[in-house]
Amino acid sequence: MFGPCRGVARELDAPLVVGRASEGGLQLLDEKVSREHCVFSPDGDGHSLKDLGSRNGTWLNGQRIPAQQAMALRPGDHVSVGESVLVYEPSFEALRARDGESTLVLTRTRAERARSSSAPGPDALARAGELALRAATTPSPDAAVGLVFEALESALQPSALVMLRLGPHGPRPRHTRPHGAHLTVSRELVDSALRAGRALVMPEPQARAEHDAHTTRVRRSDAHVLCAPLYSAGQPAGALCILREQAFQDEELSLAGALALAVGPSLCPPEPPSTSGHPSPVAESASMREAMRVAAAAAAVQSTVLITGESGTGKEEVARSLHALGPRTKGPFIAVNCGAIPAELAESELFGHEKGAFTGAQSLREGVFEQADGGTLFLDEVGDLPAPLQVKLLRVLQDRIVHRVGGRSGVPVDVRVVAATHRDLKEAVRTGSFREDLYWRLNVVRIHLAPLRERPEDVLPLAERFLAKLGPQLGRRAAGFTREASNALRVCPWPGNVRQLANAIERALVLKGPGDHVGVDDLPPEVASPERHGSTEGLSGSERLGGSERTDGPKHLGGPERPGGIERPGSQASASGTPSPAGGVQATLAEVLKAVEREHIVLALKRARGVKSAAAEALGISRPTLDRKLEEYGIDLYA
Ligand SMILES: Nc1ncnc2c1ncn2[C@@H]1O[C@H](COP(=O)(O)OP(=O)(O)OP(=O)(O)O)[C@@H](O)[C@H]1O
Repeated sequence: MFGPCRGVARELDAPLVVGRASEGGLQLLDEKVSREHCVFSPDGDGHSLKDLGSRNGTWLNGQRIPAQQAMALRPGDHVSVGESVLVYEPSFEALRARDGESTLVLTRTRAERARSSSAPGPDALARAGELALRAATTPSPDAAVGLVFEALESALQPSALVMLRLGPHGPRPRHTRPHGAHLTVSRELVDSALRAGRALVMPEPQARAEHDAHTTRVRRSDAHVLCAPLYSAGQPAGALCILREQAFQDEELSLAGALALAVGPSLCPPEPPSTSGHPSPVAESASMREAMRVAAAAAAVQSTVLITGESGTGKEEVARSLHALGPRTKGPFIAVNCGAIPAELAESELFGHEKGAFTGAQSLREGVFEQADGGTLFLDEVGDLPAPLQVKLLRVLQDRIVHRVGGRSGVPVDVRVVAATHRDLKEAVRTGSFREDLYWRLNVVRIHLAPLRERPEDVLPLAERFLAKLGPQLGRRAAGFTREASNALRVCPWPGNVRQLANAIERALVLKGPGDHVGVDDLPPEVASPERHGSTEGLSGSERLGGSERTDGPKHLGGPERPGGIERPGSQASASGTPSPAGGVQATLAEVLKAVEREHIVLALKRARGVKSAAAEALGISRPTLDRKLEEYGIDLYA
């Protein structure tokens, strides 16, 4: 349907009156529509349309139909009513394939859909009301969601529930029940419900993936989704989506709508604002939100924090945000990678040295503790610190006094220490490579970051964050991801965690074809088709399948087989994988080499902590060449 009610869905299992005052039918709030304008009715095997004496007429395929006369409808017919156009298409799938999701679905009710539920009994309603009241008054959003889900289960017997929260990049799932359930919910339905300010329903076929060693089979089932919008502080804030096999009754629609209205502010309290220029880390998953909750609490105090997690999970990102959220935000944030400093320089790097302390120490040098005075010191890979320095670090943490190499007296420092490691420090303590007393001194507040594969809810929001951040830096903007690309991002197990995802998006932007969106072919091969790179381990079925996959029968994950390597949209590769024309491949290869070179430069700069001459030396190129390359690749030294 096009017009003011785009995306609204109603089934034609009974006569459907369309009009300005037709609250029980399809209400079109449009001046050009009469109070009771026309009616769609089941008629034999199909449906008919009758104009009810409207002022501006009902138009079928461009012709005004006579009043009060039933006109048989055929698939594909267009009905114009005021500013709206309704497309009659009995096949839901055909409709989606043709018009996407911005269409009113007028389906003939199938036998199994006709089973509508019985209205909730008085006991169930009373229980739901009591739970909703508790949810509306509980201060904890997570507890409120639990109570709301219970209320909805008691009143509506759903097969799955999801709570969406509206973020800068649209609605995102926050909680699902059963945990990890994978639902297909039309974005258009959610947008329409938020626009209309009331609950709406839509038939929404669901897909479920079953995997064996080599193939993925997708099973489909018919279902209905009820979407009730959530508001907080008068603003759209999210939605509750309720999935059920049976159709919803009007009372159920009103009940869910009213409940959502009552609990919106408890479920969606305003997000804490970012207190500095550093944007808060993406945290859509429950585990990441918990990590950020602890970080925000720890930010207010001085206690040492230990952040653990695999490489690339965002330990430094969280440390920066901890610094930004606390009272030291105006002080420096100094990051040092203990594993990357040569052993002979480590002591001077951390604690500084006096002039003449050793050969080559021509002047006094402050160590990172002194540099971080009044701010935060991030000790990355603290598990790699050589044993003698562990003792010295322990002393500084205890006394807050730094002894420079060759110095006679100590220098007091006011530093909050955040340490991080990807190693199992407890195991290191057990094997004797890490001091137990230091372990306990660091492990005052502990934040563990789960690997990205265990928090799939974060993947797309992160990908969108990187797209928005890197696009302008690279001068290659993209409006978003195609559905296939989103699915590929969601199912990838990301062994290199968030860093690998950031690199994949950067590469995709560099290689992107002319379209508006990043496509699956723009992604690295190991992301676009992980099964061909042996990296689908560790994912649950629901995580592997994109929410909108609708294909029946056995199927290889990642779509049809395509030749390995990089293929851009528009570059023609034959079925045998022989690219044509060859020049296209060469051009692509050159781009890849450039992307790799860029990555090397960025890495060298990172290692040299932004010191250009050191980076140029490490890369074996001159300073002017490095400057030229920085400009050519649009690398921002301070980004
Ligand atoms: N939650 C997040 N939101 C936004 N960006 C993130 C998030 N997590 C990680 N990143 C980005 O991913 C990249 C890698 O993160 P980071 O350097 O913090 O990981 P790390 O765990 O400290 O890695 P390592 O152990 O290798 O030092 C960085 O560019 C960082 O900004």
